[in-house]
Amino acid sequence: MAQSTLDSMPGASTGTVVVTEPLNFWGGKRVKPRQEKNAEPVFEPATGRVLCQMVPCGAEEVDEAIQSAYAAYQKWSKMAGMERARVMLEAARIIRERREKIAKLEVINNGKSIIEALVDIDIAWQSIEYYAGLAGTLAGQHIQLPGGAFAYTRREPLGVCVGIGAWNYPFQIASWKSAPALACGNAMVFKPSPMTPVTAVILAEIYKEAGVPDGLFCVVQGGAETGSLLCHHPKVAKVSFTGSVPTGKKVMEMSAKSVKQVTLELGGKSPLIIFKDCELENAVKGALMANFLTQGEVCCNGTRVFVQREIMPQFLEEVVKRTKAIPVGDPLLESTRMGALISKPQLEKVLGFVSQAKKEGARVLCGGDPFVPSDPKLKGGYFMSPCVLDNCRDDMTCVKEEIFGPVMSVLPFDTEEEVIKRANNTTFGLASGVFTRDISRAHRVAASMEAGTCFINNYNISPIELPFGGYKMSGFGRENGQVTIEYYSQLKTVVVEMGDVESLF
Ligand SMILES: NC(=O)C1=CN([C@@H]2O[C@H](COP(=O)(O)OP(=O)(O)OC[C@H]3O[C@@H](n4cnc5c(N)ncnc54)[C@H](O)[C@@H]3O)[C@@H](O)[C@H]2O)C=CC1
Ligand SMILES: C[N+](C)(C)CCCC(=O)O
Repeated sequence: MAQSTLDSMPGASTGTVVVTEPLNFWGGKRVKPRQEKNAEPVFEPATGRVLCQMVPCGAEEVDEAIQSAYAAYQKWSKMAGMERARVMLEAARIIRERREKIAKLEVINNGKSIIEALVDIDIAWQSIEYYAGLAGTLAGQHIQLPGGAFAYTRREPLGVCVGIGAWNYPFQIASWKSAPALACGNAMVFKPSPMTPVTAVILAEIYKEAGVPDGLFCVVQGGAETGSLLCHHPKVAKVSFTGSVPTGKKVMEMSAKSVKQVTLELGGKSPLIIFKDCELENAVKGALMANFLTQGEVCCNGTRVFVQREIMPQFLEEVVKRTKAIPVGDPLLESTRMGALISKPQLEKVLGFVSQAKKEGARVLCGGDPFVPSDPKLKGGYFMSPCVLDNCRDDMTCVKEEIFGPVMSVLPFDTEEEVIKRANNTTFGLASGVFTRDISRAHRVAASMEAGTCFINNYNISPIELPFGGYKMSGFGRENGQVTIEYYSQLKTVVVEMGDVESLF
């Protein structure tokens, strides 16, 4: 296959797709890179084959995209919320109609299983549909003042917002950021991760087809340099970032120079606490959901699994049995439940965490090795077997650092008081979870978690209606839910005098 338009996707299989079309988008169309220098190969994780070239945008291209977004913002922000809603609902409908093709392309670029990618695409259109619903509800307040004077507030957009994405949920992150931004009347320039450049531009085409003004959602390709051009640009009002803590800090620092608003969705090392009175089978399923989605490359994963000592043997037996049974392999097969990690360096990094854990005294109960599927086309893929580590202590590297791979660390505990302290003993605070049948305990533990989300008797479900974001070094600001409107809009107070001015001078 020479080209990978969405139309050629239905027949696509692992190892066949090459993307040659330009991956930038502004002014209402795909834009070719100005020069091919600094092009980086993008790999198909399942095969290790080159999928396309990512050519980073330079200062002039970034400026062109931002100017085009600004022009679109001038039109879009003057439309009524209900008018914007109609366009957004059409975009959501188109995504829903093309979900299989988009999911396939996402799999080929990211390596996750098709079964998960389909869910990601569904969450993406749901996000656009949800914020379309809110667009018409944006309103201010009317406040009476003495002597017939009054004031009112207007909820206004910020202007051109920048979205910077990670590689684990490429299309979904682009949607989670653009949907609330657009609903509020902003424009967005989005930079995907240089490792997953191919699906954001599909979203841009769909918005265009749905009827947004040209330039409203732009895509610029690139890595750190392009990202920093975006964060420094004077016409940008806000940066919403998803990625690692060190890069998040840099984004905040750069944005501070021109006092841009910032939303940071950063990493985590979330605790999942399993009490002995839990429904064990559900707790085991929850632990798997908390650790093995998208090859473990999920920011809110519950990677520190605290299990009450009395049920540790049963828990381990069951969790290991099920982990060993996870079908790893061709991510485009419906039967596959774990695909390939994003890159060779990421695979090596994760395997390095497993060897370090062994050195520090952890016991590998299963997995943690490179995995070579029998299918010859997958020989160069970045696969590993999902891993469960036992004998872990709080001071081990595998328990303290975000691994971003399929590695679960299991830790015993005795009392509720003890486990709460240990669970919170981290600089991260993205998510947490608790399995118990005692409802008082469940809510007590949820209230004590220093984390932006606490799942009770489940893990890693993400309905779009629910605010998502971090405490502590996992970031601030929220995505999803009604509250995100506040992060993409600003309030103007208009004060109206009806009488004479009482001047002190
Ligand atoms: N918690 C999370 O959601 C994520 C965590 N990670 C962790 O971070 C590690 C490194 O992965 P990366 O993809 O390199 O993460 P990263 O945080 O460096 O990259 C995220 C995004 O930021 C951009 N970026 C990088 N440097 C920038 C800068 N100076 N200014 C503006 N934008 C910049 C990247 O191009 C990418 O689009 C992974 O191994 C993983 O452990 C990675 C992705 C997501
Ligand atoms: C969809 N969900 C909850 C599994 C993960 C979303 C957060 C992320 O970008 O890692």
